[in-house]
Amino acid sequence: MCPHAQSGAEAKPSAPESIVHEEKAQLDFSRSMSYGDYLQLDQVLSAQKPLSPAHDELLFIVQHQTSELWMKLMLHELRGAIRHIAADELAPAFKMLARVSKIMEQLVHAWDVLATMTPPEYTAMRPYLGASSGFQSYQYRCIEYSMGNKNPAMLKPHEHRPDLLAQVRASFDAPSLYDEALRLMARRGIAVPAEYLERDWTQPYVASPAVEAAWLEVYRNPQQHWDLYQLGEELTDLEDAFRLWRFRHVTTVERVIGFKRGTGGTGGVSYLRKMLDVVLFPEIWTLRTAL
Ligand code: HEM
Ligand SMILES: N[C@@H](CC(=O)c1ccccc1NC=O)C(=O)O
Repeated sequence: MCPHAQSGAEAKPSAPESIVHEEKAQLDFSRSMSYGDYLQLDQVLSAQKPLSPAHDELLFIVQHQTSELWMKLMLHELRGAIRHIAADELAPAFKMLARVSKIMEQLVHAWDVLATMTPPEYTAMRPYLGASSGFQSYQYRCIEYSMGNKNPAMLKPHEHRPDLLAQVRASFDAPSLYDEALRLMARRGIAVPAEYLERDWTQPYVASPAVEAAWLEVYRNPQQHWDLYQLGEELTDLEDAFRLWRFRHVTTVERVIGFKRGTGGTGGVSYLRKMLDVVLFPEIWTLRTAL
């Protein structure tokens, strides 16, 4: 007997259609906003336009479009976190940074779906990609710049789109998340060299023993600097997740195209392996040896 069956007048199970009526679900959307209206699903779901006859191209498009949507949210949270740190509002900044790390973890797991595509399946659609490549993702470049990986050469692919270039340049010109973290430490009375507090933010970050000493002060006395200690660990979570994303990218690329050159013009796997050496928040890692 069905465990949900009831006795007496209520014993008869409702038919699926009557459940909808009993629950009083709204069914007429001729005069009110529906789910699809609110989410602009006509636009979102008509933006998948495969160029090849290959079955797997839809996977490739959906994988990239969803990644770009998550990157949009990541940038929103990252910029919010940077603003809050600059305003000494650490509680909301922590909330946003934790979300950025979780999104990055989500993107790490997303590689599992793309990795179901075999080399012959990808080869069938690859010629249709032309010279397009993730290398030209402007949101990805904004994320890298906001996290402090400042390479001016990465502005160039956006020169044909002044509207996008302006967005990427704004992230390039502004202090990064890590720059703002160091400025916060200085405001809290921790010794950070003056050249880290006001500088040309477009220059790549250069690691320094003095900045490591500043973080060591925090990590050796967590009770006195609890929120800076928490900030240090949130930065660690974020870089950890970012490293995993880069690693899954290069591994997926190797299993799908081997050592072919990239459509974006780089050596492919050789280029992506070099990117594994990027360290965003160097002293956060080096300080651990001294503890
Ligand atoms: C089969 C799938 C994929 C292949 C074969 C692939 C291949 C490559 C290659 C070879 C590069 C180096 C640039 C070039 O010369 O083209 C690259 C860069 C890049 N790809 Fe992918 N990729 C794949 C999936 C993805 C996905 C799902 C994303 C997520 C949005 C992505 C984002 C990027 C980004 C952001 C870069 C620039 C990385 C940097 O400059 O550090 N790729 N990809
Ligand atoms: N660089 C890839 C092409 C590629 O992956 C791609 C092409 C167009 C849109 C997104 C892409 N994904 C990430 O680089 C390749 O060499 O096959």
